[in-house]
Amino acid sequence: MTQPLPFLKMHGLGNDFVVLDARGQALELSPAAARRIADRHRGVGCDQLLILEPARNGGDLYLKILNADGGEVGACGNGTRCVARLIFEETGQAEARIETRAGLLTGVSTDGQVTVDMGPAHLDWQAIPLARELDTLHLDYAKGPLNDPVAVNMGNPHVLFFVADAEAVDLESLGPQIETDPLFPERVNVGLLQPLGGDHLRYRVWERGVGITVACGSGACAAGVAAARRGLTGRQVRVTLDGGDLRIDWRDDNRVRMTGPASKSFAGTLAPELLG
Ligand SMILES: N[C@@H](CCC[C@H](N)C(=O)O)C(=O)O
Repeated sequence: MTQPLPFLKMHGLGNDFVVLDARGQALELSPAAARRIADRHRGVGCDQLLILEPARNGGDLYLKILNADGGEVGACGNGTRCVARLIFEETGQAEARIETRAGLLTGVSTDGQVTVDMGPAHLDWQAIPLARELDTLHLDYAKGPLNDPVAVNMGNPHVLFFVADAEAVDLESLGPQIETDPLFPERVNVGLLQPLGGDHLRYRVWERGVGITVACGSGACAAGVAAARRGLTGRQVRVTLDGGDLRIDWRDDNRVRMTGPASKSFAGTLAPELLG
């Protein structure tokens, strides 16, 4: 019979996570079990599950990321900051080295917040990926009132639409239609970007495999890259999400750094019936 399993609840600007430690004992979580845990009425409730596994290539650990729908994904910026904080606290190290499907990511503590190097921005159509060759800086794509987006892969796929008023767009309805459009064979995270003047952006997101969330770290990185590529901002921007602000720095070496909070909520134990 499955044993009760300890978990930690964390969040980055309200993008919330159930963190499970599988470093001591292997954990095979089915997509159905992940969905039960993520359920906000019958489980713990979260946007993503973060599973800490033993390192495979000399890092501190391997981070496996599951969306609330149970699907495994390559990147989670807010979650990576949270895991970096755990590594700082566990080891006393000044730098965390986190292995992910998208490569090795490093984190450092910055004035009570966490800065993570999210790796390179991928801009080729094959890397997004798109179903056919298109210019990712001006994607020939429209849905309802939204058109001419930028596509960026930050270890996961993002499409970003520039709008005059992000609050006025019906993201609840358009998000799932765009997420599942055949142009995006691995589905896509959908962002609305409103330039607020200077190097400040408003960003709302429909996350693949979740829905509207109050913050998406990889999406904020993609937003900074998209706005700079369009010449609307510099390469260092402040991104205002529903849950608060992130600082994004798209460096000259093409790597993207993100700075923001990483917070603990509570610890608990998962009932065996959730695990199945
Ligand atoms: N909230 C995350 C992104 C999580 C993955 C995303 N939903 C996807 O499917 O790619 C973040 O902070 O980056």
